[in-house]
Amino acid sequence: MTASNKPAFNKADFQKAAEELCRYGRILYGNNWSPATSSNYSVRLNDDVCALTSSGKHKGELTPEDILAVNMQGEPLSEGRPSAETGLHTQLYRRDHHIGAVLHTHSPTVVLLSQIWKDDALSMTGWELQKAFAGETTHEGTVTFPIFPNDQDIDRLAGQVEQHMQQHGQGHAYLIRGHGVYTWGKDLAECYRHLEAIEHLLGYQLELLKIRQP
Ligand SMILES: CSC[C@@H](O)[C@@H](O)C(=O)COP(=O)(O)O
Ligand SMILES: [Zn+2]
Repeated sequence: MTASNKPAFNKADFQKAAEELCRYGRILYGNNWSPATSSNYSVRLNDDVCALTSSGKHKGELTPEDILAVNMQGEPLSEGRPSAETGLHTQLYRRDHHIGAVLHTHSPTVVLLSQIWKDDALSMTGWELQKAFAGETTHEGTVTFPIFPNDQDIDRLAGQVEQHMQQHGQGHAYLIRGHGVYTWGKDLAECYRHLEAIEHLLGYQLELLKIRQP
């Protein structure tokens, strides 16, 4: 089933984005952040269309045929089954036209920490690597990652994320408990930098929990 609302997009842009998503898939799988077909990745093509991974693909072995164009309502513009979590990508693209790429991954650090962290947000202050996030200029600031309960109803989860962002600001990333992380950036390079920073910052936090264990 393809979309009734079929906005146009540039085919060369799509091809370039598809190849880049495959390249990042190999990197993210190689980092052990996208095991067992988990994760989904996307790039904005224009106001109305993004390129996004198909559902259920091995992320270390993506080919451009595994990438679909979808409209910002999450409907595919060609044959194929888009990611089951498409709605979490399009929620971000709809709310902020500066967002050019979204990465969702399932690394052990993110999944473990999100599972054991009791609060519904994780804030970090005093770490130089906070400056890896666009717009953060000092370790003296605070970066906060909300943690949402996992939910198989993606429309409902996307609604909760949107509501939270309207009340508390967009931030740089959010966690889904026992599941993974979503982060975004103006392009894939910036988005990947954010993801690397999250991995390291959350890794510090996980180590601190071990050290401080009574
Ligand atoms: C293989 S378990 C992970 C999935 O349930 C999901 O969370 C995920 O990240 C990938 O879903 P997908 O539909 O392939 O984009
Ligand atoms: Zn997932």
